[in-house]
Amino acid sequence: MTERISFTRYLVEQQRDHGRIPPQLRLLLEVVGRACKRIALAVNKGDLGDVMGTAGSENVQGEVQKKLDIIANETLIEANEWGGHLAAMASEEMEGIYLVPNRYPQGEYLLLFDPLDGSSNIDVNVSIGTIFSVLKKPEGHPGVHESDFLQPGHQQVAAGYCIYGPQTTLVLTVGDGVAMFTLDREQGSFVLTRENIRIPEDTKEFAINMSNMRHWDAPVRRYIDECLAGETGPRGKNFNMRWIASMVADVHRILMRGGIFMYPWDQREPNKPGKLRLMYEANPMGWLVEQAGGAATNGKERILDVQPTQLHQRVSVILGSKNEVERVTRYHQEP
Ligand SMILES: O=P(O)(O)OC[C@H]1O[C@](O)(COP(=O)(O)O)[C@@H](O)[C@@H]1O
Ligand SMILES: [Mg+2]
Ligand SMILES: [Mg+2]
Repeated sequence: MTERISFTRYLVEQQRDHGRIPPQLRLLLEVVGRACKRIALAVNKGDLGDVMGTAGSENVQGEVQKKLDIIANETLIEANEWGGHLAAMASEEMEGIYLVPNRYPQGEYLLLFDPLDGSSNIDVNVSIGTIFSVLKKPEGHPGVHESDFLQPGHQQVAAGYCIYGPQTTLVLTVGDGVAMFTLDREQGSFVLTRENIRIPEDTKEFAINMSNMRHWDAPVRRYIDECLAGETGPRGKNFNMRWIASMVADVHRILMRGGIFMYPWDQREPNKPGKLRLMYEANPMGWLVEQAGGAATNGKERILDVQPTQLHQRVSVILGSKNEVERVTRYHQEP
């Protein structure tokens, strides 16, 4: 029988044997993993628990909050404020940053998260997830300010997500490839099930919300038109389409078998760069995809190089199989 490596042991080995992560970061990631297990339990209760439906409130971005958005947010805050060894947190569901109270151990890391991604899928029993990103607090001043969070994605020290689907799977990078852990419910622990995940450079599968087609910009329309033209078109091959409407689930599929995911700028809200959030969605997913050999851009530049100016900043997202992402990015640069 092959040896089972738990998430905790994997992290200990990354710290002790490979020196890849400092002890505080290891503890932080363990706590995030524990919080995800608790969120998974809440998700699984469905109609048997008080977890479905809307909460009757709106988040800072004016979106209706689901009960699970709030439960997941509180679970991550509670777990990390006393056990996470961090300085502060920021969440898609909270307007400002959350400082770890003085009575709890203080640390040097900043944790950012989309506590529940794919909210529209909660009530219909389709895969949803938690996305997280870890940054180091800049040195040189006491306390933590919102501006400390405004670091480009290439400065992340860890990133990952947990998908609550047919299996509950935690996916992590600390900058040395992508590892995947499946939750063993009988043991109550995440077990390492895949390492060094690689995204094929080419693909015949795209993911985009086609209902927005009439609002897209010319380069995105050109790319999708060419895919739709199939074998007899300029690409000379047939493409398949998938759109789960949970970024975690769409990105998970791409990590497993390749593909391209796009949520581009469109004319519905021309003043917003895109729908997805740079700090909680695009940066962690962009880094995971790059670490698996894929690419992630906003059509103009690498997502990880975008300099954030606001915590809740939006961004256009094109990520996945390298050659396809490069093609769409090139279309944005051609006249
Ligand atoms: O419903 P749309 O416009 O297709 O948007 C789907 C996208 O919105 C999101 O659900 C946004 O995430 P939240 O659920 O965290 O707000 C993404 O996960 C997904 O890719
Ligand atoms: Mg989301
Ligand atoms: Mg969310």
